[in-house]
Amino acid sequence: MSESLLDTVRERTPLVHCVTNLVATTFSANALLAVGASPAMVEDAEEAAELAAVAGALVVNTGTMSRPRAEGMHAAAGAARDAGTPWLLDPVGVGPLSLRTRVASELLGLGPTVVRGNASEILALAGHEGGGRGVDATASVEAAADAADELARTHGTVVAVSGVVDRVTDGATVHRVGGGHPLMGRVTAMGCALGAVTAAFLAVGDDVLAATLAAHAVVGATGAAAGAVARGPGSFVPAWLDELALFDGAGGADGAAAQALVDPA
Ligand SMILES: Nc1ncnc2c1ncn2[C@@H]1O[C@H](COP(=O)(O)OP(=O)(O)OP(=O)(O)O)[C@@H](O)[C@H]1O
Ligand SMILES: Cc1ncsc1CCO
Ligand SMILES: [Mg+2]
Repeated sequence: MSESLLDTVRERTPLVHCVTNLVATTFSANALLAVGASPAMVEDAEEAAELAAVAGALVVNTGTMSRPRAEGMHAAAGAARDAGTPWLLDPVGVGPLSLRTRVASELLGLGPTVVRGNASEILALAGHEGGGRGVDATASVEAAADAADELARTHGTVVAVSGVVDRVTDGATVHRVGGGHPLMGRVTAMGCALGAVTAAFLAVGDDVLAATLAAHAVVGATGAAAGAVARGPGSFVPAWLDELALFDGAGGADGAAAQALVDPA
């Protein structure tokens, strides 16, 4: 599953349009290039609507909110919906901050293909207590399980909650993805990069749940591999980009390792 979709990403180099935050921009673009996709960070409303209509997939990430960026998010998400472009909402920091919480709730109404966030963000987006105080989670993945399932069912979307073990649901079926490394929580915008990689898989896979799971498994496997060789957060970043780029495809040992992270016994 994961290995063949990764091969397809590399064959097709899908254009992934990101309306993302100031912190995540370069890292997400590098993660997309490493995995084999083609990134474009475009946020002006006029341009974002043009690009979202022709891109392979779109990411909308609320990490550094501003009113002009919010306009770009609405324009991009609306154009993606109209054109049938798959799109992923990453509601960074939603809960404690008002503008992004309003905007994310409006964006949810535009029908994201996938919603991906940490536990506090997913709790807040679903209107539950337990939201964080900034962009990092203060709740556990399992504490957000009901909120994630409810969001998925109400909005007909796949919801992926990241943490030590990621949880992916379409509201009916739940999968967990292990792997990763504690250093991933000490590098900024790691979740944003996971969202970008997930969008690359959405661009080439018709099965949303399978594509989301495959992307999480590849990030889990490459994160574990990078964590094993990194000395700390600084060397983790280049090690992870290298692991993503060098990850073998169909039939390889890396692909099998990623597969083994999904729903381990
Ligand atoms: N302690 C950990 N052990 C294993 N994997 C982890 C750990 N912490 C984070 N990860 C992994 O790191 C990735 C990002 O998850 P995280 O929950 O940290 O995202 P986030 O809070 O949205 O990040 P950001 O908002 O900074 O981009 C996921 O693939 C997750 O599985
Ligand atoms: C640190 C930070 N602040 C706003 S967005 C962001 C990146 C992690 O989401
Ligand atoms: Mg996040």
